[in-house]
Amino acid sequence: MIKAILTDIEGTITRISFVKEILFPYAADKLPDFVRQHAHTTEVAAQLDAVRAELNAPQASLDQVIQALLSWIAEDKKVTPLKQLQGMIWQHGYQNGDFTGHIYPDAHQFLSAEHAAGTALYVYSSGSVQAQQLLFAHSDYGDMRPLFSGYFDTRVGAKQQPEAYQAIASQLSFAAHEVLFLSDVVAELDAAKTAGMQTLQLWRDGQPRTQAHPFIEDFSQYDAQESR
Ligand SMILES: CSCCC(=O)C(=O)COP(=O)(O)O
Ligand SMILES: [Mg+2]
Repeated sequence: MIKAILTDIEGTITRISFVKEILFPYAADKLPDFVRQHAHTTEVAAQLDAVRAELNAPQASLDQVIQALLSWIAEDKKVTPLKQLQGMIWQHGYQNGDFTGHIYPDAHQFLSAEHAAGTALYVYSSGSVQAQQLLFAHSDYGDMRPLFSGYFDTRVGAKQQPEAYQAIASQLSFAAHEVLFLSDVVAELDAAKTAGMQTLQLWRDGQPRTQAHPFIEDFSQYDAQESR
């Protein structure tokens, strides 16, 4: 029986092109000025130090740090300080109304129905918790944050490592086997399954498919009766 759902964002409930063609270019465009203007603040300075640690270059200049961050965006590297900085940068975009958070219509309907049925909903994304909350606060369907009971990002671990899912399960008041993890990425589903969670792959956005996990093409195919 499923008591809680842990969902990925990009490729699962949100279109990949929204992240790759809107959010990432916006962050790349604004990042150099944002970092230079905020480098002295505690919050940003901590992330810049984390970038230097990741580069194993404690003396790296601000320009070198910025170049590293831009190349990580281009390569879609899920490096925690980059993801934290992106969240801070996207805040301005959402608040200015430059974009709203894309949510598939079937995902909005599914999440609303599961919440109404009493299933606890959690999010686990490589995007920072701040970025997740911004997307839901400024979603195409208005503020969706009341649907969610908690948020996890790469600070709990990488999404392809079973230990991350074990850490999440230990923070929830549910056994791992009572949690259903939703994702479009096979390696993430494999890791969640190893940690004892139930899994369901979303087959959309042209992502590689497997039959090693149950799958649906969109949430209209989700069988709520079977899981309750
Ligand atoms: C929280 S919206 C931005 C998503 C993001 O930055 C990202 O890297 C997507 O990762 P996900 O784990 O949601 O596939
Ligand atoms: Mg995904």
